[in-house]
Amino acid sequence: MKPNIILRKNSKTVNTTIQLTGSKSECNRALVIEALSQGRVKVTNVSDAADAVLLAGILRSELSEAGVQNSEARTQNSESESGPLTTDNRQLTTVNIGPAGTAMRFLTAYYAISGEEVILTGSERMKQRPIGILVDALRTLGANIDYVEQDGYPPLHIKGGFEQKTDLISIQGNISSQYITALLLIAARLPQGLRLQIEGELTSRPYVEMTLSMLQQAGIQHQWEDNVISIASQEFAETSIWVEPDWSAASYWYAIAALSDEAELFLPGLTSYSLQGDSVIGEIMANFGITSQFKDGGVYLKKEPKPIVRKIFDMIQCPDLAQTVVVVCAALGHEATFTGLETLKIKETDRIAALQNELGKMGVKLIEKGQVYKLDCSEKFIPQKMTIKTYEDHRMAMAFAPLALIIPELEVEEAAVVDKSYPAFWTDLEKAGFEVLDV
Ligand SMILES: O=C(O)C1=C[C@@H](OP(=O)(O)O)[C@@H](O)[C@H](O)C1
Ligand SMILES: C=C(OP(=O)(O)O)C(=O)O
Repeated sequence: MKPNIILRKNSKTVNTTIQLTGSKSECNRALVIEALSQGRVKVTNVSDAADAVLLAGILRSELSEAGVQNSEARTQNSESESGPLTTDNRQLTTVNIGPAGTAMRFLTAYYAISGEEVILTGSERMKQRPIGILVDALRTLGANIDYVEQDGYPPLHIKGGFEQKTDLISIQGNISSQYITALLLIAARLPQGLRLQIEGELTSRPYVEMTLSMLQQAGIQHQWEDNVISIASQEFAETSIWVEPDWSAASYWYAIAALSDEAELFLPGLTSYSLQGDSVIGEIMANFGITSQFKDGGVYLKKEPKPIVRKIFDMIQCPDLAQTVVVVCAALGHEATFTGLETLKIKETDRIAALQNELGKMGVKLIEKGQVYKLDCSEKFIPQKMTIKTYEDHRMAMAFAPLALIIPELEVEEAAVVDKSYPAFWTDLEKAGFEVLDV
């Protein structure tokens, strides 16, 4: 991991154009669709997000024999390596997806039907991120999957030999929408298609809608009636999918605008009719005086003086924006209430605990009251210097970075975490007039 960095920003004015990389979420889907369509669907504007680059390496090597040898994430277990082997000592391919949760879930479904036998593993944190709901669903469909270490968690031993046993499965909707997307992505390739019945509340719903829209772009039709999504067995169309710039990454620029005195930013390529639910950041940040004007093929952000009135923010549809919005509220001393934060505990880190620890360094508390979280800024202070721990979570680094506009010296630990979704983040900050110093 790269060293820490120190951020400083002398003036509270920001005026620049930032070209954001492609959406990690859209790109991950597009790559799986490309692989499942055996190249009939092509992906353009592949994201620079490390998670997407890793997934592209794995899946595109599936498409090209020569590429298999080149992919860093795919390794053959040799006798000298300590990875798990089959009982009859056959060599197994190990696919290591590092910290990429979405990719882990999508590849589980992909390999479950691919006929290949693989060990699918990830970072130490990945081994604590639950996957049992998806594995149960895939087993019900007819997949052969074993747990290598702990039941319900990666690594997985996916054994091939898929034979579809049913087309109807039920799945719990409130833990992660990624399980649902993973199943929808493979549905058209199942001999009997899929009827997926979502039980209970559906978290992160816009991500499921994004999946269905992208499948539709790739020629795959679906029906969504009540809580059942149906996709018949069908062929992908010959087409291409363009990955939009990343709205979750844009959220950090909205936060920067919100904490500035004067801000005029242009983010090319972003549209108001995006497939990404995180485009709701424009609406959220309007509460903090940030206007979004869509023209010239992008969005212009502008800061206008405005009293903040909204007190409750529900993040259930856009969990990746939670840290951005919580930190902005804390910085502005706006004692908002947050709902829909339940899933944050199983992401790259326990994001609730991470927020509580780091906000505590400026006297702000995020108090849990059942399903509701309340910011208490009564003891808030602005330190001369603050050091942010990032907990191997890109969004901790990026959500706290805007605080450099109000804290004279902000140190961010393990700054390279941002690579996961937005590798150019620090150089983009420099472009916007932040001093970014390696420590
Ligand atoms: O499908 C996706 O691309 C994602 C879904 C969300 O996860 P959950 O559905 O687990 O909330 C989100 O947090 C993640 O960053 C990306
Ligand atoms: C939760 C995230 O990613 P993933 O689940 O893909 O690791 C994220 O990018 O905030």
